[in-house]
Amino acid sequence: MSFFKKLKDKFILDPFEQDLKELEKEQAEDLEEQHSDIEKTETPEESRPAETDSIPDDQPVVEEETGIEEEDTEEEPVKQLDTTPETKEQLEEPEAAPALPVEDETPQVEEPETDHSAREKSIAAKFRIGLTKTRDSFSGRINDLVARYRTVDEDFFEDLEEILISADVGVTTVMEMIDELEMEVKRRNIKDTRQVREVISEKLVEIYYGDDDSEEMEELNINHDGLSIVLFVGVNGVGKTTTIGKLAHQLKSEGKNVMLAAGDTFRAGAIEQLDAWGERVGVNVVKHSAGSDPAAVIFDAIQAAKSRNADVLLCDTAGRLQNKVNLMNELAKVKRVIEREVPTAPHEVLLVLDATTGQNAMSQAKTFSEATAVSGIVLTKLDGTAKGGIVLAIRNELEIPVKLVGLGEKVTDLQQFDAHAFVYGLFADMVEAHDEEKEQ
Ligand SMILES: Nc1nc2c(ncn2[C@@H]2O[C@H](COP(=O)(O)OP(=O)(O)OP(=O)(O)O)[C@@H](O)[C@H]2O)c(=O)[nH]1
Repeated sequence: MSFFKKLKDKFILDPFEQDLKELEKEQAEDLEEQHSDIEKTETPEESRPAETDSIPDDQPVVEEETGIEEEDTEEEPVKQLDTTPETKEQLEEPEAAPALPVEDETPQVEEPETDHSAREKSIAAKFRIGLTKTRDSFSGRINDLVARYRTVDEDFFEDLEEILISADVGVTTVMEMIDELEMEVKRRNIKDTRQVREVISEKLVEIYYGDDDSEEMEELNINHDGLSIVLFVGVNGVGKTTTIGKLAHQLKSEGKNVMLAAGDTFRAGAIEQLDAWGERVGVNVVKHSAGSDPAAVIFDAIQAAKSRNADVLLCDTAGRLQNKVNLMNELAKVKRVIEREVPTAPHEVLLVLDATTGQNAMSQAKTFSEATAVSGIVLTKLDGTAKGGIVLAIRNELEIPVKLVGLGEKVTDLQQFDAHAFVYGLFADMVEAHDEEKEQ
């Protein structure tokens, strides 16, 4: 079976599914409207429950317990935690029962598969929409190239190389890709340039996964018993806070008890921004006053998360790249505190990068990887760039998996990365136009 056919079967909805999808979309929009109506009717006092210091009295004092060398003990940190159940949450979900999977006694074989397939298709649809800019530019240029060269030759590969480089795939990755393509085209005895498009899409997936055949690597390491701690790092403005908010929403809707830690105490407004997200998605935020020690915030957040049996704690941090030494010291200190409090943590250190910054994102990735062990990348604003090829450069040149991608500004626009769905997003028009009858 050809690769495009595989993608088509996996990701494209048949007309019946399409109707169902439309219906679901309408229902979701209705819900969103109701939600914004609720937001509009709330007064600030109503929407913001009284802040209380929920850290139990018997809890160790932060400064003593964090073992932090450079104390600023003069000022008592303002420890705030929203302990009152979220008013909005109660309004939206009066029964607020976590959506934990209920064991069904009757074994069901077909249904989970259908659910899984529908889920895959809806994820692919998001990639398709989110990658519109890249697809228009990338596959548009490939189509022009194919029209210009009817038969495969050296010049064809040279021009293809240029297209890949300008899509931010990265020079090293492009070289590797072109070598592989040339070999594959020879091996399959392909002469017609139209057939090369499919080989390109196949190779993009292969290059992404590399020798590591496990396509599970994009999954976040948070699905185990006990508290999972995820540390977010990255420079300001890349979409860190938005990503934390979106992920909190996603995890909460999966039935997880999520908390946030406002560890970016450096930038004015960062705490309020995270707090607003906490309120929006209905999760608690642990915060101190601006300028206080981030390690102390994270320490308090871990204690609060433990005492409330939280499943996941998402920790924001400041991203001062200007001074690498400070950045390293700060991150090292935060990590020390986490490791001491939960020896298996942090379960993920996610570096957030803005896809629209292209090669600059690559240099940020290098700097942060030197400062701390980054376990995965969150690539935001993929919808805002025509150069989505950066995904491959990051994976291939830095050997860090892209775990999540931001495909838009909506709370639901954060997706777990999937190289097949990504490639489908790049070649959707060709995949959809793929004709099995003509398949040889
Ligand atoms: N189009 C698009 N916009 C995004 C995406 N992710 C984040 N943004 C926008 O990017 C802008 C910056 O996001 P923030 O979350 O404030 O960035 P930040 O990294 O937290 O910034 P600091 O708080 O300064 O560290 C906001 O306007 C977000 O709505 C995405 O995937 N797509």
